[in-house]
Amino acid sequence: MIRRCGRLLHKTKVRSHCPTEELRDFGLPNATWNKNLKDLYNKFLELSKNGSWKRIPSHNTIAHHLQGIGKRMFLRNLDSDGLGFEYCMFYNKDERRMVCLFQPGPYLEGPPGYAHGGCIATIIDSTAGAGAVYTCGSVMTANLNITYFKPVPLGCTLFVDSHVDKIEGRKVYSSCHIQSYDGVILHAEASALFIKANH
Ligand SMILES: CCCCCCCCCCCCCCCC(=O)SCCNC(=O)CCNC(=O)[C@H](O)C(C)(C)COP(=O)(O)OP(=O)(O)OC[C@H]1O[C@@H](n2cnc3c(N)ncnc32)[C@H](O)[C@@H]1OP(=O)(O)O
Repeated sequence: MIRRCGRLLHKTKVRSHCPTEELRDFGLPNATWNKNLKDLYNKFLELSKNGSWKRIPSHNTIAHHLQGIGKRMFLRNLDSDGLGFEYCMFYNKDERRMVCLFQPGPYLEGPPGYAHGGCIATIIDSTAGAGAVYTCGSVMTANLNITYFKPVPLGCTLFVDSHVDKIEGRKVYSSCHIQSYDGVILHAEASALFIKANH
């Protein structure tokens, strides 16, 4: 255990939340990204050149996204790259689509060699939730339904594709599919209801 920023932390596992910590964008490639993840990332960077898609920066605290609030983010809480949620997101405003390129690391294991269903739910919630945020502003998840079709091998590259289908008052209905990077395997599909902040 080490003490950093006044908190006790496990030396290798937990990312500290420290206001003075250098602002890092975790949605950029690092050495742990496999070839398929890099290829997909480059494809979406190319699509972003005409402005239709936009890469979404990813920090390890909400405070880095929105000044002054928030602690440490669940998806960015490990010290080492590649062990947990390795991902980046791209948003298409016209299509109301948020996609996430996701590589589940070894600490997300559920069944031996495969990702835990809860981490699949997390990446769906985060992708569709971020899509709802970028489309409508602040939201909370009210409902999330997932059908798991095929187990997700750890270390593979996944294409998470979410879409805001309908907005009714404060209710934002979204759908989401998780496929293999090449679109051959449909691993899971989901529908979600987000509720816009009441202010
Ligand atoms: C520029 C920015 C950069 C930022 C860049 C960072 C990106 C960052 C990405 C973040 C991505 C987040 C993704 C994770 C998001 C979580 O993880 S959120 C955490 C998990 N969710 C929760 O904890 C929510 C707990 N529940 C609640 O707090 C409240 O129930 C809710 C959801 C806020 C709703 O409460 P409320 O505001 O009092 O709303 P209420 O009046 O009850 O209902 C409003 C309407 O919704 C309906 N409704 C409410 N709940 C339900 C339900 N479960 N089923 C069906 N209908 C419902 C009601 O019937 C009502 O309908 P109408 O009468 O209007 O027709």
